[in-house]
Amino acid sequence: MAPSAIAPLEGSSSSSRPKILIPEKVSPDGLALLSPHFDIDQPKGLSAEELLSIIPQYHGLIIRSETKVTATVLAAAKNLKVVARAGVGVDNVDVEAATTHGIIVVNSPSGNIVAAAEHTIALLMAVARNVPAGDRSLRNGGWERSKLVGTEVGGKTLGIIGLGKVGLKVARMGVGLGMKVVAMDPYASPEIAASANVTLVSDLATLLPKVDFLTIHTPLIASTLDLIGKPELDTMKKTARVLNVARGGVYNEAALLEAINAGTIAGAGLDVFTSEPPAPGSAAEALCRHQKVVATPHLGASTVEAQENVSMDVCAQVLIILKGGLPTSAVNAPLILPEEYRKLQPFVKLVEKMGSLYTQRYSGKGSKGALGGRTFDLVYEGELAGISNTRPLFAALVKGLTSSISDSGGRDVNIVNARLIAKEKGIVVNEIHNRGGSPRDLVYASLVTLRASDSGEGIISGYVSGNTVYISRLDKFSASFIPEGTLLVLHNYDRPGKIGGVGGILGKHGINIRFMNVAALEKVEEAQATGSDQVEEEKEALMILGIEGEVGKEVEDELRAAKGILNVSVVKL
Ligand SMILES: NC(=O)C1=CN([C@@H]2O[C@H](COP(=O)(O)OP(=O)(O)OC[C@H]3O[C@@H](n4cnc5c(N)ncnc54)[C@H](O)[C@@H]3O)[C@@H](O)[C@H]2O)C=CC1
Ligand SMILES: O=C(O)C(=O)COP(=O)(O)O
Repeated sequence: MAPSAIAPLEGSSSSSRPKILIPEKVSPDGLALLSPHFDIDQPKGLSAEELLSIIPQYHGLIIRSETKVTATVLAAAKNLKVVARAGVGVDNVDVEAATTHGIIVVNSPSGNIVAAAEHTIALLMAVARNVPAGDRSLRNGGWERSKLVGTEVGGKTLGIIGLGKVGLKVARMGVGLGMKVVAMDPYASPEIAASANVTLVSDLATLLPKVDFLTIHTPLIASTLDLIGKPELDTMKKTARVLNVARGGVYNEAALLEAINAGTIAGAGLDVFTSEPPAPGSAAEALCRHQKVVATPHLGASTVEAQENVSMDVCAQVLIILKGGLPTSAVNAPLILPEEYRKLQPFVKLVEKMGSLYTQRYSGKGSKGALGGRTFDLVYEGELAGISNTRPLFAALVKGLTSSISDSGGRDVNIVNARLIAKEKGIVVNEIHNRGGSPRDLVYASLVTLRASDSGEGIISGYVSGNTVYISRLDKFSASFIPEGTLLVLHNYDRPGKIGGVGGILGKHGINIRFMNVAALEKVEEAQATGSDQVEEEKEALMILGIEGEVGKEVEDELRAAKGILNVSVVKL
């Protein structure tokens, strides 16, 4: 199909709204979340070349197992923020390339696992009892009973490789069918295995000779490609049957075909293949047609319920990501526990604002002013100090620090590529979890402080109350303001009449004041400044004004020239 023939979803317009491409069948349940905000295109039968030519216009891409999201596609995807896999396996996405380009890859880690486990059991029973062969025979007018004698599964041994989400469900169902379940998974929890009545063994050599049925539930990765080939099949019982509802390639298809033909493996139930549909003349195609094989066209996740689940899961994440938030199931970022996620979300906003405030207030001042090559401390105190996975806060800081100095306004910085961008810009961030007791003046549940660790200049602290973020310290002053909109920060001597003078200048230029906060010296600094052995200095203060309207150079100069004003900065947050 020609790219120009791609029809927009009904109701969408050719507006400037962000665009989402969905080249595969995805349940409409989740799409309803997206259509009010984005233009959605759902072309059918898109070729690899067509995908490559149209991908630059899209901000989101939602796929299942058929679309190959290669490094070339990702390199061309200039506007893409997210690849959402409406399912589990991401072996059709070059996740590493996505990471390099700062594109978030999300999936639905558990939306279809019941469907996949049930399909495994469907194939197990179908293979054990010759259900498809009996059906075929009857349709053709036959009544073959003695030829199609099956085998019971009760009392038999089910071997599982990969005791993850699907594997564990299959294990429980197997136990329910009266099977003995033995599993091999180097990363599985022995406690969870024991609680599901599964015997864990440490290697394939121990597992394979025992099993009557073997099923694999690992992802397809380098270490699981051809996991079961000729040497492994040779160690299995002649009566054993194998199942694959994971990925084509975890069994070597040629070796499996040979073993079934030789009668050293009794049969197979296969849902997935190295090429889908199987390439003409391939071992996969021969397996699909084999009378000892029951084959389905990658139906593991194809239930109404699973498709609703995965669609809702990934569309919700696409919405969050395209609106600037954090996803719950990013594949190319470490998992954040849901309770951590809830706690972190408002702090993500706070830290981004602090970073942006920092750059606008301090960058370009003196030899240490430039951002590149600087080292920062990001200090977490209170409850936040107990959260170890603060990667979103790190990303938010890099985004905030770079937002006012990059063409993209920091929009290209995300949880996935923040480290890379920080490295490129020579920014070093030390995250410090200050767990030692109640910090000075910590009246908030959590306090975050950003300071330049390589110079005395620049310190900002902030906290969150409800969902509102506040700055509680700026320079050596104890403040209290919401970092939002255009702010005028005036450093001045704390003399009477200052406020009126500044208000007069702004009023003259038609600039409205939304709020004003006068920040006094922090207590410790003040005590030092007025220490008995020191000459009393004139007290300084910061005036933070939230304003409406543009502050031009003329206004800035006038404010700067006013008596008692030490410096003026305008920040946009
Ligand atoms: N046919 C279909 O329609 C569907 C297929 N799947 C596939 O099922 C597979 C498993 O999915 P989940 O259970 O959700 O994944 P999961 O990540 O929860 O579990 C995978 C398990 O494999 C284990 N593993 C990794 N390498 C291993 C190795 N070399 N030897 C033994 N164990 C190893 C891991 O420790 C983990 O416990 C995926 O490949 C997924 O794509 C999932 C849903 C539907
Ligand atoms: O979720 C998975 O890993 C699957 O294999 C399901 O694939 P599908 O979305 O049905 O193309």
